[in-house]
Amino acid sequence: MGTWIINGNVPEKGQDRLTAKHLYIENGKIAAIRDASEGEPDTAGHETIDAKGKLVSAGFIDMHVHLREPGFEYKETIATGTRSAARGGYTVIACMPNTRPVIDKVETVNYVLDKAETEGVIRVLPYGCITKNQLGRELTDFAGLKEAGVVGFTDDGVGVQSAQMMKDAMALAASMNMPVIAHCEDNTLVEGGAVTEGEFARKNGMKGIPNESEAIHVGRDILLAEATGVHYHVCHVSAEQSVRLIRHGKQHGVKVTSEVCPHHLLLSDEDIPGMDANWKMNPPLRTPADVEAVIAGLEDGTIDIIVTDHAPHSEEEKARGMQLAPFGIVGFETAFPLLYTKFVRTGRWTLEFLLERMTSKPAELFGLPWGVLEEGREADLTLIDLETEKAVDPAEFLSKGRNTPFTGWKLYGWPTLTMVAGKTVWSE
Ligand SMILES: NC(=O)N[C@@H](CC(=O)O)C(=O)O
Ligand SMILES: [Zn+2]
Ligand SMILES: [Zn+2]
Repeated sequence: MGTWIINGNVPEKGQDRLTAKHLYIENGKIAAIRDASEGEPDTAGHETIDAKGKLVSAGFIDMHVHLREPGFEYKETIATGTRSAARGGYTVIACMPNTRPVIDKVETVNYVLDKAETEGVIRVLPYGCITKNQLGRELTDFAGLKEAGVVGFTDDGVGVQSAQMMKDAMALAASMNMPVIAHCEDNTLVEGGAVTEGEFARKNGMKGIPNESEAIHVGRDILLAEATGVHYHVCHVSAEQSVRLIRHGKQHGVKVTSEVCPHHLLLSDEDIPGMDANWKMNPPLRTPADVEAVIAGLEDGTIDIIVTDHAPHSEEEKARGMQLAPFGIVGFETAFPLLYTKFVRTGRWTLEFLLERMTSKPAELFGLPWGVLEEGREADLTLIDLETEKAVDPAEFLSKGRNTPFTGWKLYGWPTLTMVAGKTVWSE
């Protein structure tokens, strides 16, 4: 017995249109894709899912997320985080190692992989730390961590302050064909800032976080990536200068790739309504000119993929106010509806452009076997209602985190069912 997903709308490669198709799924794989114009399939004896009027896409892949386990289970767990991701249409997520303990040892990688297997509902790929305890002093056991199954090395949450440490990390990672993923932030330029240097900080008499704190690391690391030959991936690009430096690096043949988050594509510091920490994340919301620059960077290929940087925090933590609350906002359950509504429905991007940056491009960048809807592939997919408008309501989130600046936004493009390896892991 298999599963038929009938009459769903499937994107046609290279064409900005959807075609009604039937998908047959067997043994966790897409066994057949047929044009609906050829008629109804014989579904007798099979499970049938009616996808009429829904988009059928490869499951989304998010290469930058925080699941908080081990150590911060009050913010999120692998159980709740993967369910939240599934509700957002994600089937593969790569989790950051800034847990407690941090993921800098084989046993912690094993812990996360075991939990994901037993309590998670989608695929979880852990990253390992670059430095022990993320302190920037000593490299972790890259070979051991790779063997245990990490997909790359990163100290996300903090920047690697020492150029020599970063160069050593890159040389070692390059020798084992592994990527280095960088949270770019020079601590000497940040010092106590909660928001960007810009209108909001000026108006409120606050110290701002300058763009250079990010871009200085981007520039430094591109030179180090050139010297070492590593695949260097820049996290959550937010500043115009960073986009410029990555573009330059790519033009010069450096193996640099990068990602951007929905909030940096959609919000600037001038949208912050007041001292509400649901608008506080790292990097901070930048100026309108930076927003235009990251959009242009994504559009010209300087920025390769879209990630959420899903960063749940508790209500109590976010209630501490703009200055004291931790950085970060949740992202899984709003990412696609936000981008679909604000960039595709408005006619600025094609649906294919958006889907590629959330599916096949991340897969390609990190050498993953998912992210494409075709016969023979594992049946990781999501069904999406493109036509029903609904407001963002954090009370509905499956994440423990409710920390979003998008409450009340009226959006289209809500996932209705998510499947991993042929098994429905979430449905409306
Ligand atoms: N992005 C954030 O604002 N916060 C992240 C850390 C990070 O991604 O740097 C977190 O772990 O909360
Ligand atoms: Zn980060
Ligand atoms: Zn992060």
